[in-house]
Amino acid sequence: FSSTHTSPSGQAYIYKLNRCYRMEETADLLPESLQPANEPFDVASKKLSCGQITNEEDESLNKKNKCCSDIVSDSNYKTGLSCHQDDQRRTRLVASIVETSLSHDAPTRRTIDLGHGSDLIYIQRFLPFQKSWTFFDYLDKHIPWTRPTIRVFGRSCLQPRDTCYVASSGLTPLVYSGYRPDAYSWDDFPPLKEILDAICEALPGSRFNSLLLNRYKGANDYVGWHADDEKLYGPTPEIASLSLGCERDFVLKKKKLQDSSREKRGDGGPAKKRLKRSSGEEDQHSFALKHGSLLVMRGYTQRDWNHSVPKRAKAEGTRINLTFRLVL
Ligand SMILES: O=C(O)CCC(=O)C(=O)O
Ligand SMILES: [Fe+2]
Repeated sequence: FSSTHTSPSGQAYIYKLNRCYRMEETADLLPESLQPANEPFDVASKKLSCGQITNEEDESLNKKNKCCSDIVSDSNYKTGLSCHQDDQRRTRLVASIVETSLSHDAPTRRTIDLGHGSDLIYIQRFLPFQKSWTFFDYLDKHIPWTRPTIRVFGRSCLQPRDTCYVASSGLTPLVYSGYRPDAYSWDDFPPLKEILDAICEALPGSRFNSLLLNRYKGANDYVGWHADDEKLYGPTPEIASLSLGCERDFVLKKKKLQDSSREKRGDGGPAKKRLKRSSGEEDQHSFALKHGSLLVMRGYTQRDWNHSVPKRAKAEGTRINLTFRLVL
């Protein structure tokens, strides 16, 4: 069996290390059996029909992938590749995804203790693969994305990514980098409520009433070092961040003593004591945020750490990120 990963809008996707390509330009080159299906792609049933593959097959798939420029994917969605020769005109390489899921599609949850009351939860496959593409397509198309002018170090510049803000009514407005986005209503985008419900179910006791959406349209879009430590979120905000589409690195770096706002706030004992490190603790962490994954920042993460999504030359595809927050 073989199939492409097809989004509801009929576009196929291939993965290449950090990149995610749409296959719309080449879809017409695919043999009929590999043309994107009109029906939504049913990951579960395809998986049942393909079964496990052996290590040798896995290795041979990887070799084939290399011959056609290193196509790889999430470890849970092994890709295969077929090369077709168009002898009438010229040789063209056509990549097609063969879903040979090696393992279950169940989410995996990992907690990362950053020390001093800061921690992260990372849930891979929080949303099923195909469902995540359905949301991606909806958001890409229906969100009124804007690229505002912001102020950084006293200078005006275009924010290096698209954005949109959704919030419950009556909340303190969000202002960052001199920009105050208008808040859309949750009712304007029903799928966002569906995602919010799934997040609340995974995080019992957590509450969110606002959402900042980001769209990175390619390798040059990024978010610079910052912490979401605005007063309206309180001293220990919980931020749940859903990633869709192209995989990007998310880097956390511990704030330096003078960067840290902990002295300003004075909300947890003498700074010196709190800064003392225990052995084995690291100052930087990097996560490749997968399509459909959820990263939750908790405790004093915003007070003590900065984070960024740096430019990545190889991340050519679009990524959509949703950060759910609670305005107090
Ligand atoms: O895109 C991401 O993963 C992070 C976005 C972010 O840090 C923010 O919106 O504050
Ligand atoms: Fe952030």
